[in-house]
Amino acid sequence: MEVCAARAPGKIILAGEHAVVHGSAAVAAAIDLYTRCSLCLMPLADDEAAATLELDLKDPGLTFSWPCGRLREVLLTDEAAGAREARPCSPDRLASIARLLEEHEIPEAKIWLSAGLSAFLFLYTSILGCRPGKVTVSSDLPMGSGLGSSAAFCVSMSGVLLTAAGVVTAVGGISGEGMGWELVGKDDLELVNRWAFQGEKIIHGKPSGIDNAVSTFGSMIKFKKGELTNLKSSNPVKMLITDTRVGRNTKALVAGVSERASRHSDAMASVFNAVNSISEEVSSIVELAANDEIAITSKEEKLAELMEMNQGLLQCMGVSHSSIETVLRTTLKFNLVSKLTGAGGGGCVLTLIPTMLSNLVLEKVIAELESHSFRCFKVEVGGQGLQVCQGGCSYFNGDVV
Ligand SMILES: Nc1ncnc2c1ncn2[C@@H]1O[C@H](COP(=O)(O)OP(=O)(O)OP(=O)(O)O)[C@@H](O)[C@H]1O
Ligand SMILES: C[C@@](O)(CCO)CC(=O)[O-]
Ligand SMILES: [Mg+2]
Repeated sequence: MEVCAARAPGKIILAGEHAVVHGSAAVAAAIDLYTRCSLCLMPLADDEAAATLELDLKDPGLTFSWPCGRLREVLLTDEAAGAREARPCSPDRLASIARLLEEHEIPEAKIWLSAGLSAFLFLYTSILGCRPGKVTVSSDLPMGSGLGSSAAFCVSMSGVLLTAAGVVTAVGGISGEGMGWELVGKDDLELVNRWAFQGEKIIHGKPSGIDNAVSTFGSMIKFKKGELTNLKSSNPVKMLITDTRVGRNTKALVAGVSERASRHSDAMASVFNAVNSISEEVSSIVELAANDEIAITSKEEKLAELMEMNQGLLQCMGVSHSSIETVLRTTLKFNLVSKLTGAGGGGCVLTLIPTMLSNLVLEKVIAELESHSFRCFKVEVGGQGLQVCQGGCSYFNGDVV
């Protein structure tokens, strides 16, 4: 039994969501909340008929299993066609995957999972063929809330599958972590990122690629038209994240903005253009601050103003929500600025926490937000991207320890 594992972080978007799908710049950073995937590759059984592919999703608390023979029959494939090149999922293959999913009873209340399941079946069978195995997924991220859970799912899944295929290798440990997690070299990260993007396409429809890029490479990045610039940030900004717990779906929100853009093309082009300028300014402030060319309070004031402007433009795009407005009003009472992060429509909101804000005030803000039944997270911004654990990692009850 071969065991390996991977973990990939969620993200926040400081500026530019939605507009980035239409070619504007955006700024995003990894956060220290992870999705972990572990994989046990089973030996090819003597009893062919008993071989299965199992998926254990810890967060929704559901397990799925497919006989390998059935996968071969429906997908008309056995061998993986080569993991070194990421390929898109063809409409025919997506239709075959949908047939495999119809054979499972997914509870109506959890039907949103089917997009993630399709991405899983596509990535697994494309990278490893129809080999028997057991994949376990667990996550710190709220699903469907704007913190990039779909990207962390696709990146950690691609990472573990490519490691098992022997295509991606670990390059060394992470100091102080002691958990067996290791970093991955640049070329391998590029390959993981390309596969994860194909998975995101199944979940999102038309992703810009920013979420999988920041989850793969970590750190803080500027992203524009598929081009990624690493932002050096010596003094990472402090953000409070509030999950409104209002469920939404990125694919539908992205499609809604595109429809508005086709109805009002000139007006929306101006909105996207304004967002582009905001993101460019945010990225240069982050870099100036890293070079100590700007005082921290002045940096925070500028960022707060830009976040406020970006939120106004996201309202113009039609992706705010009454729960988001409640967070904005609540934090404004404490003179704090907030904006939605990710696709909006509910989900998570970012609040900039100035360095000078006392812990006492911060705790009051959190208490007031939580009195609305929202859930707050204090996160570290700008950390590592994908990490893998290859042999030597112990596997216990589905968790890598
Ligand atoms: N841990 C997980 N287990 C199973 N499926 C998951 C997991 N994480 C994400 N998914 C899949 O991703 C979908 C959520 O993706 P979606 O893009 O709508 O939200 P998000 O990625 O959390 O937010 P955003 O795209 O705005 O950052 C879920 O409905 C599910 O299909
Ligand atoms: C809404 C969006 O801009 C960010 C979602 O985190 C979609 C995308 O860029 O793929
Ligand atoms: Mg997503």
